[in-house]
Amino acid sequence: MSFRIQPAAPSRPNRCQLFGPGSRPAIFQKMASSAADVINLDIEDSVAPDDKPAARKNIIEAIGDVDWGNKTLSVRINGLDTPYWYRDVVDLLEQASDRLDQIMIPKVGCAGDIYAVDALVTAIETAKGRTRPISFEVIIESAAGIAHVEEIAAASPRMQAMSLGAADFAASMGMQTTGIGGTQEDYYMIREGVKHWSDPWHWAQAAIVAACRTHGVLPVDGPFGDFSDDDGYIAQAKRSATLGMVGKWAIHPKQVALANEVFTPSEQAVAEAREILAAMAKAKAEGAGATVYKGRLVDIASIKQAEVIVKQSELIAGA
Ligand SMILES: CC(=O)SCCNC(=O)CCNC(=O)[C@H](O)C(C)(C)COP(=O)(O)OP(=O)(O)OC[C@H]1O[C@@H](n2cnc3c(N)ncnc32)[C@H](O)[C@@H]1OP(=O)(O)O
Ligand SMILES: O=CC(=O)O
Ligand SMILES: [Mg+2]
Repeated sequence: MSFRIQPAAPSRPNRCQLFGPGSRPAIFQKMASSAADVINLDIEDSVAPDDKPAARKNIIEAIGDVDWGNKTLSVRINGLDTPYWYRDVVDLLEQASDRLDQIMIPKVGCAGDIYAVDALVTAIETAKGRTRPISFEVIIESAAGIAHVEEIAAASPRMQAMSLGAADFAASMGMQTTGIGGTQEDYYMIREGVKHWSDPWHWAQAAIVAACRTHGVLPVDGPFGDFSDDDGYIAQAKRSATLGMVGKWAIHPKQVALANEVFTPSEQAVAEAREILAAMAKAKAEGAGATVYKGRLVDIASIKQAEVIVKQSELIAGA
């Protein structure tokens, strides 16, 4: 480890973030009753421009009126390139109850975007005497966002989570697709006449995970648009989990169970991790730094790997 110790990410479950448009208050109670760890009420791209004032009002009322249980409650505000975002922040911070946990800032392009929202939020919190500080999550969904991903992760102590937004990201990058996440038909290699599909989201996800882990932020995979394709969603989520992401969005309630399943370490994985910890404790007692577990090397790094799985499982069990 470098002299600078890697900070821990917030210790709360974030396996699934369920989204719903603020212009559709009839689904708020259903969202609250879901098994998602995080709720994202949206004033941004799922809400038509003319509906934004009403959506904002619906959300402010629902933050206080609906029982959100122990879920993390987040509102996605509009981007800093729009005329809506300051009103989103002002009305939410001035009028919503203290039950609001987090603001999601979309389409961030640099640390200055976070600085601007932080300054406004801080001023309103102070003026209104709000006792629970609002945390931030952001979406990396532009060329500028991925180019500046590390400074964005480090931009504010309010930062808790960062998601990859595949739809806007694809548009900003000029990618030839209208799909939101998942396998892209034309992203393949060919060998002896057989196609092998690769993952066009992989590099951006890995950059997000590295930036997040460097600065103690939760890395999250964003939307998977084809909600009729459970297998595709699971495959994408498994790749994200393997890369170090802690959860994925659900843009339809049927995706919540899929995310929770993938991002909850299986009993078998936890049992194996505990066996590795026991094998290493035995090795240490015998004065060894490495040993053999099921025919493979385990050493001191294996303790840290096993602890990732055990801690994630304990976090979820204790939530
Ligand atoms: C690229 C991005 O930015 S993604 C993030 C922004 N996008 C969003 O927030 C979109 C969120 N999702 C939705 O708005 C909707 O799920 C849609 C439009 C995709 C589909 O809506 P519907 O056509 O109503 O879906 P469907 O008929 O399958 O709904 C089944 C049930 O789930 C409910 N439901 C639908 N969406 C949601 C939701 N997001 N949360 C909770 N419940 C929901 C419906 O009310 C319905 O309930 P019922 O059985 O009691 O009648
Ligand atoms: O906001 C999400 C996206 O994919 O775009
Ligand atoms: Mg987007």
